[in-house]
Amino acid sequence: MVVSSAPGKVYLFGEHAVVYGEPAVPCAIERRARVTVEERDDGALRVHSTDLTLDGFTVEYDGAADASADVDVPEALVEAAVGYVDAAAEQARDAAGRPDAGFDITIESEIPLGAGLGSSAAVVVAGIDAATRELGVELSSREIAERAYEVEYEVQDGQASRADTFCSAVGGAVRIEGEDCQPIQDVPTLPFVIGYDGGAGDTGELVAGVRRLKEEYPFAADTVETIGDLVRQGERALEAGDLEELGRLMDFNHGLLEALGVSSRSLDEMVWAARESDALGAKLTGAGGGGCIVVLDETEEARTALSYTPGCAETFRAELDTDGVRVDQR
Ligand SMILES: Nc1ncnc2c1ncn2[C@@H]1O[C@H](COP(=O)(O)OP(=O)(O)OP(=O)(O)O)[C@@H](O)[C@H]1O
Ligand SMILES: C[C@@](O)(CCO)CC(=O)[O-]
Ligand SMILES: [Mg+2]
Repeated sequence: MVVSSAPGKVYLFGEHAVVYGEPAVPCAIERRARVTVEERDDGALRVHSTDLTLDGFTVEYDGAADASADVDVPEALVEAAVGYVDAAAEQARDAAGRPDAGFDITIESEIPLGAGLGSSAAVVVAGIDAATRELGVELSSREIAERAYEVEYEVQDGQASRADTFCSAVGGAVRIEGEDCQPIQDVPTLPFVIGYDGGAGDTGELVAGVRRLKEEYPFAADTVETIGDLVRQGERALEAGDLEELGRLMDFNHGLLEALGVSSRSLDEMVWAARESDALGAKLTGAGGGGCIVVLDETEEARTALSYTPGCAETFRAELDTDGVRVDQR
């Protein structure tokens, strides 16, 4: 039996545009998905997943063909979960040259689902690590990142960047531009606050929406390029440790994402509550549509303001996690 864990992430800058080759800077946060894998002799796949929603319940299924939950869970959710875990198991079988290997997989995640904190990437990265180790193969974090990207690419219908999976695999703050994935050294302390509306967005659908907009309107394509320019400026601010400039650029980035149609009323309400509390900056994180915003604030004021915002279900601080994927137990 092997237990591996991998962190979720927030985007300082650059989600969506990164899918089209612009740079992005995601940062791993200390909220992890923990995946326990034990090989089975009969070749079957059984997945036991706790906290598929905030309330926490359990879904079990044997392989993709007859996926069914032991409680009343929306079928689409079970199918999506099967998709990610199935593909991760397949990557592990391929890496170990064991096409018939079966697994018992248990997922425990502290990362809300579909909320922009990279739950899918963390589950897939930790799952591939634990399953390959269980089969006696040790992959580098870069190899795990690449295989996890293949999974996201497949499940998101051929529209994914390497950002979430690389960030989750290596930890810390990273820079992604196309196939080029690099850790960023000497990152200043980033006082992240998360606002969570309790909802979720469908990453695949939101990415497809931006693609359509970009194809229809040249100025939407320009907006994507502008996000790239903003990220490059943001990298200079990060290097200089200029938190005020980082905050201003986060505000700007949110405006551009809003223009691309991936924000929502509750995300905007939380962003405005944070801005009015004099936070350094605030933006949605991840695919959008609902879920989380990330705020830069050294004081407690943004958290207080968010806790009084009707659209906000939960708010918490998020520390940068310098650890990527790791073995927790074997
Ligand atoms: N604890 C879990 N157990 C099983 N599957 C999970 C779990 N957490 C996430 N997943 C899978 O990941 C999917 C959510 O991924 P999605 O990419 O839509 O959102 P996200 O990764 O949380 O946010 P984003 O990609 O915007 O950062 C779920 O539908 C499910 O298939
Ligand atoms: C929206 C997106 O840029 C980030 C989702 O967390 C999609 C991706 O990079 O694959
Ligand atoms: Mg995801």
